Amino acid sequence: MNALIEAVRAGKVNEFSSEVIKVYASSLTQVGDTTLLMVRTTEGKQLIVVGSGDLFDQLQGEVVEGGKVAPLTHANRLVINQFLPYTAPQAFGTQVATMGLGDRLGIASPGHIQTIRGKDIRPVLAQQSIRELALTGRTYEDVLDAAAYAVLQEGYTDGYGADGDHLKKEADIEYALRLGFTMLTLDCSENIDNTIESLSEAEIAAKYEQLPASLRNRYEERYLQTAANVPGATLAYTAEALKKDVLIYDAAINFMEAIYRKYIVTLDRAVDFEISIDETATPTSPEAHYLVANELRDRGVTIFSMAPRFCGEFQKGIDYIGDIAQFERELASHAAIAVHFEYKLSIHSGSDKFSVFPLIGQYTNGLFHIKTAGTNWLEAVRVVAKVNPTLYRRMHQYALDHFVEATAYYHVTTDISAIALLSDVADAQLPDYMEENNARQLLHITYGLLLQAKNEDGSRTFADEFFQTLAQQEDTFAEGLRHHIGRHLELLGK
Ligand SMILES: O=C(O)[C@@H](O)[C@H](O)[C@H](O)C(=O)CO
Repeated sequence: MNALIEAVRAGKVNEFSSEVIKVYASSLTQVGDTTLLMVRTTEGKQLIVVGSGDLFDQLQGEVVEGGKVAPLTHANRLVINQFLPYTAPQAFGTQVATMGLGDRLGIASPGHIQTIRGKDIRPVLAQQSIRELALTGRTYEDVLDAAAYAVLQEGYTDGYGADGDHLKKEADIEYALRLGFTMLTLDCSENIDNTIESLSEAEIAAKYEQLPASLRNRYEERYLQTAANVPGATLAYTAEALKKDVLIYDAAINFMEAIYRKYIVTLDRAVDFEISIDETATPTSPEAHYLVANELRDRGVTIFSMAPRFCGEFQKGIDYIGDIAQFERELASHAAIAVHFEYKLSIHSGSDKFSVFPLIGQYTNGLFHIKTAGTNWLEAVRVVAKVNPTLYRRMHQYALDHFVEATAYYHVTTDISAIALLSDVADAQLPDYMEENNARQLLHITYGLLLQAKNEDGSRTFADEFFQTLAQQEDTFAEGLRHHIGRHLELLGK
């Protein structure tokens, strides 16, 4: 370590590698007789490896005088996981607050670690949905590699999670679990029957009567003849509401149980199992939340967290839309139900919900899971708007031209006509777009189209210049995340 430290201090680390642009001092790590240090060179981030021993031998890289230069490859990440367990993801369980910090770019986690380090909450750094992978062209291997190298770079040893988010298909569940993901968010939206909401009371009754008598009797006995007793929750079942909830959620509950028995119970390691019923047209009433939770417990299904679809709108990248008084009333019951069944309430589309963060921190007693992703992408876009106006203008215009296409993936109520005309905005004011809801949603939901856009010659329309800009502005991006995600945590009471 001394030789390496001396070389770093003397600015002679170039002896180990091509032109070194930046040294990540927090990454300096000793494992036996091997010393690691992450640097950024003209070829990007690399590991300087000096010394000897199994870790030195197993890391693949170019042997140079005095050591080895190892690229941040998937194979090297697996070796590092083996020798430095804190660089592999872990499950957290229900007794600590956790925050999903979805990083669609693979470069945000260092800023996330700098933000969350030392706080009473743990990061799920490797959180991506299959939808995000499809839109960005990344893999779950990429997601885990980026998170693990960020942990090494920042010397963060408090632990992080990896969430296979919004998984609907068994093949995707198997994929995430095979790679070692430590959180599984089961998206039940395709098993929830939203059509029930549009039926009349008579149509609901007739449909309900078609269910097996044994099933109807069981539900009626458990929810009409037995009072739900959850301290802090206001629950009032009516026969009509019960019939509707049974028709909406019964198939989804069977799906939850089936996946739990096939994939969670059989694991030889801890996995945080989250139930997501948030991405549906039907808001989750507290009574419906209780019904789902009670059925799961009755069937022996243990969960880490539940994500209901709250009243109002939790849209992407903007603050809560709706009646905050009603939200508070229902949140009190949702939180009480989660406490009663010993899991955490999960807040999806948690980005930028500043007006309700204090309520969430209050009613969950600071024990929650909250998910963000798009807002981290928008902080990167903000950096581009600040330092590369030409690129921002090209991206903004492309987003406008392809917005309708992007609405197939996300529910938003964006008013494109309310967005200031690009030609009317001076370069210095371009970052202001990130303060305006409609512009935020425009750039938010078009991330995949922007990152995967190609020119006629096959070159990437924006991505290469985008990532080059962010690499040059690494500290600006990290500072933007510290500020923006820091505001999230502060209002959540962390
Ligand atoms: O965009 C996605 O698919 C995810 O980021 C998803 O929205 C996630 O579950 C979330 O709620 C992030 O705020």
